[in-house]
Amino acid sequence: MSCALQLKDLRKSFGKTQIIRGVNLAVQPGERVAVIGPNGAGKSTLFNLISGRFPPSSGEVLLHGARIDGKKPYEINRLGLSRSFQITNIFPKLSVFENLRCGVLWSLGYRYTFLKFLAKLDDANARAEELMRQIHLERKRDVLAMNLTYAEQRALEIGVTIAGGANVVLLDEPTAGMSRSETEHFIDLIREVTVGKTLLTVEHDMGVVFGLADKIAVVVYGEVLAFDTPEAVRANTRVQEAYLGSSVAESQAQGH
Ligand SMILES: Nc1ncnc2c1ncn2[C@@H]1O[C@H](COP(=O)(O)OP(=O)(O)OP(=O)(O)O)[C@@H](O)[C@H]1O
Repeated sequence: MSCALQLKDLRKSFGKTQIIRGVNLAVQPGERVAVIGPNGAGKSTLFNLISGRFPPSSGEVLLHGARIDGKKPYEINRLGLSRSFQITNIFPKLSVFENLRCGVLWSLGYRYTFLKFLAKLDDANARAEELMRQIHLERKRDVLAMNLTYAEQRALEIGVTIAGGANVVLLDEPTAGMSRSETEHFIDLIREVTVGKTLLTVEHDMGVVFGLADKIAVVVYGEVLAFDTPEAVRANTRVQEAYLGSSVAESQAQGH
């Protein structure tokens, strides 16, 4: 069976600076992977390369064994890889239900004529209702997105991200800005809505990382320093040194 997602010697330079420096990663179907690393290590850039926002300078990205590097984000999305952003990507003046239905309809694509599109509306409505239950927002069905709490908005964003039925989902700091109790609740939600899917998440909160991930990829200076189970990563001395190094550097920069 092919990997859900595979990166082969992936590299990216901005100008003369190499930011991603030969990343290899093989993610199995159904695995939940947290990508961690110090600020500026290249985690978001890696997500941008996978989701097609930037083309790699060299190397390959394979989705279920087929090359996707060089494709446009919407093409990659239609092939089953969906990404949510740190920046909320929901429509503030549409209701919860309308946002979800937009996500579903958009994923149906432009290959349908208008009449076929209309015929699909019933399916889209049913799918939007189902998504709403999954993200536990049925009681907020007709509330405008802008009037939801922050945590509810992030739940809606995940609903929109998975609306098209993607089986590989990339979440960029899904719990950023949440309280501890909201975060715990949210980990359960992410777990529920990604059952059977492959998940990659960039995360700074170690509680989330260890609560959610089957495997952790540690990215330092554009390279994968370790890719292993949470227990093995926690015990890895190279990882401990890299983090210790960066925290010492940070405290020196702050003059401590
Ligand atoms: N479009 C770009 N042009 C030039 N440099 C960029 C670009 N995008 C990112 N970089 C640089 O690449 C490096 C890695 O950035 P990236 O955002 O991928 O790191 P990160 O690990 O996600 O950091 P953080 O945890 O702070 O979000 C940084 O030095 C950043 O300034």
